[in-house]
Amino acid sequence: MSQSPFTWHEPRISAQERAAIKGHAPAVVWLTGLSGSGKSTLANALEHALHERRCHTFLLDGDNIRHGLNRDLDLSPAGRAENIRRIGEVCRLFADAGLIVITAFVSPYRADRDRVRETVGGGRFLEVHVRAPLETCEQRDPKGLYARARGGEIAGMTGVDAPYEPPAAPELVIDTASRDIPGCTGALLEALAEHGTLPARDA
Ligand SMILES: Nc1ncnc2c1ncn2[C@@H]1O[C@H](COP(=O)(O)OS(=O)(=O)O)[C@@H](OP(=O)(O)O)[C@H]1O
Ligand SMILES: Nc1ncnc2c1ncn2[C@@H]1O[C@H](COP(=O)(O)OP(=O)(O)O)[C@@H](O)[C@H]1O
Repeated sequence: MSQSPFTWHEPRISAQERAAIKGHAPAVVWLTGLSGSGKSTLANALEHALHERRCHTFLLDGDNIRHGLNRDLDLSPAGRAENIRRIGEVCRLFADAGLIVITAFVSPYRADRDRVRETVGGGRFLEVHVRAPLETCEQRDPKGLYARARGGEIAGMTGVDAPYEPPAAPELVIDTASRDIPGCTGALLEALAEHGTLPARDA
């Protein structure tokens, strides 16, 4: 492979210095799970709770990113891998800026998520499996996608005719079928406090 023509420039202000002027540590809270498992709902609830605690947050949501940054990508395994790779790079930039990033992507492949953990680095990545049985997700079907997939209108629907690989060692598993939204949000806040992202009093 030929040598890159680009030179890496180290900024004068480091990521640590940027983080030091905030009341919390930077982190990437990576919510993964089936469509309808509750990722977007919990991402919004968590961002709201953190915002109330005066944390500097940013929310990256699958559907929204696919309208802009990643509008050129499909839902094939290669399209999903590139989707998650780019989002991982964006997460790293936001974490280097000192923010708590919350993401809501199906991200069905373990290898893609592991690559993001490596990209973000520095112990700043918290993988959260937002878990609900497929039957529950299908009953919720907030976008009508499962009905369309069962009707043969959508191919490659995760959980139906495309795989979901659950995390092997996530920082947190949240069962949204057996716990209500405030309970799930509380568990996320506790995990952030335990991880050292938030001062313990803020959980
Ligand atoms: N075939 C298929 N499989 C899964 N999901 C589908 C599919 N087609 C469209 N959608 C909608 O697209 C959202 C998934 O986009 P993501 O960027 O999160 O997917 S991925 O992480 O790259 O796998 C996903 O968002 P959520 O419902 O919020 O999970 C769906 O709304
Ligand atoms: N404990 C819970 N956590 C999150 N969502 C829940 C919970 N219980 C019920 N729901 C409902 O399930 C649906 C999940 O939809 P959504 O958040 O869009 O999922 P996803 O982003 O994973 O596709 C919402 O209608 C939400 O109100």
